[in-house]
Amino acid sequence: MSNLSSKPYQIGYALTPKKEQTFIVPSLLSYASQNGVVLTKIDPTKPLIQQGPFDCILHKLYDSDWKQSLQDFASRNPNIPIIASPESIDILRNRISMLETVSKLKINNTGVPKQITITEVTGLENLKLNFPLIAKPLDADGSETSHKLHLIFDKDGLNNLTAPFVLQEFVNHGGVIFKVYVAGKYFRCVKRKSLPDISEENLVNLKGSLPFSQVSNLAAAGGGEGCKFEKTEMPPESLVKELVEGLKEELRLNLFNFDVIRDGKNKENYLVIDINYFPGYAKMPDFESVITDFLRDVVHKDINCGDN
Ligand SMILES: Nc1ncnc2c1ncn2[C@@H]1O[C@H](COP(=O)(O)OP(=O)(O)OP(=O)(O)O)[C@@H](O)[C@H]1O
Ligand SMILES: O=P(O)(O)O[C@H]1[C@H](OP(=O)(O)O)[C@@H](OP(=O)(O)O)[C@@H](O)[C@@H](O)[C@@H]1OP(=O)(O)O
Ligand SMILES: [Mg+2]
Ligand SMILES: [Mg+2]
Repeated sequence: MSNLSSKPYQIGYALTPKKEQTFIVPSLLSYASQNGVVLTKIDPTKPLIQQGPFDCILHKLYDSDWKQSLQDFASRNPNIPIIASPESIDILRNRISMLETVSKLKINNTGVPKQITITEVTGLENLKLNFPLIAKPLDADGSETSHKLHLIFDKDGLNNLTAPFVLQEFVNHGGVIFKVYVAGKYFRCVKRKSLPDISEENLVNLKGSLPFSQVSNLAAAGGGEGCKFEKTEMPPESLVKELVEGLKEELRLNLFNFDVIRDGKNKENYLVIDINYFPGYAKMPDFESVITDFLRDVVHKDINCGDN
């Protein structure tokens, strides 16, 4: 349904240059404007209350000046939805609080890998975790370093890591990861290439650590591996739906994705390993209509955006 007969909805967006480049693309701008939604850039260095008027704010910025500007705007405009509240986003900026939300849900056949926080690099002798491990920076703040992870094969591999970080057990999962994109009422699960399994025989030959980043942005490999990728079954729709509904409510977020792997040792079990606020939607099929419908739902108050 279009609102072309009435005034278009004005959506103000405040994003990093990288996010703007990948998300505010011509195909989105034209689809949205044809359907009564206009996306306008906010200047985050100027007070938000002096810009607009807006029917909705969409943002992925974290600095304190911006948060203050948002708060001033929200107190003067309590009925204008803000996607999303900084409090909700902050839960996903720490890799421990991020996955605690999944544990709280207590959904059958779902969980998270065993993990602990390391704040100091001394005294790492008696870890109650099994190798191989993955070290992930504690802050998932979108910086390049926040995506720099290490596979750790043995005790020596724990040297030279920068605290604070999270040590998480590496779980064999057949080299395929499922990414579930959520945008309000909509969700979609897609397959991506992941790290390959590490067998116990191979682990004996692997020493120290191995840095890596953004594996799942690689295309699926061709040949034998590609074939296995194609044949990998998707997780049960009912399980994905339960996770989506549970996480939306627990996080009070509408715009996020999460990564799920199928435990190679217990194939009934699916583990959530990562949740991202406002991820790379442009990689999703039909992203222009999904995002436009979502923004219209937000302005219509057909979906709830936290306190606003
Ligand atoms: N516990 C684990 N067991 C097995 N593989 C894992 C585990 N944790 C992460 N991985 C692999 O490492 C990749 C990156 O991990 P993760 O998703 O936590 O990092 P990220 O930098 O937050 O990624 P994103 O780009 O999705 O934000 C995953 O896509 C998966 O391939
Ligand atoms: O575009 P952005 O800068 O927001 O990058 C996001 C990236 O999207 P991109 O792949 O289009 O870059 C996302 O990839 P998918 O999960 O969707 O594959 C994911 O890695 C987010 O964690 C990133 O957000 P960040 O954690 O860095 O803030
Ligand atoms: Mg991830
Ligand atoms: Mg992430």
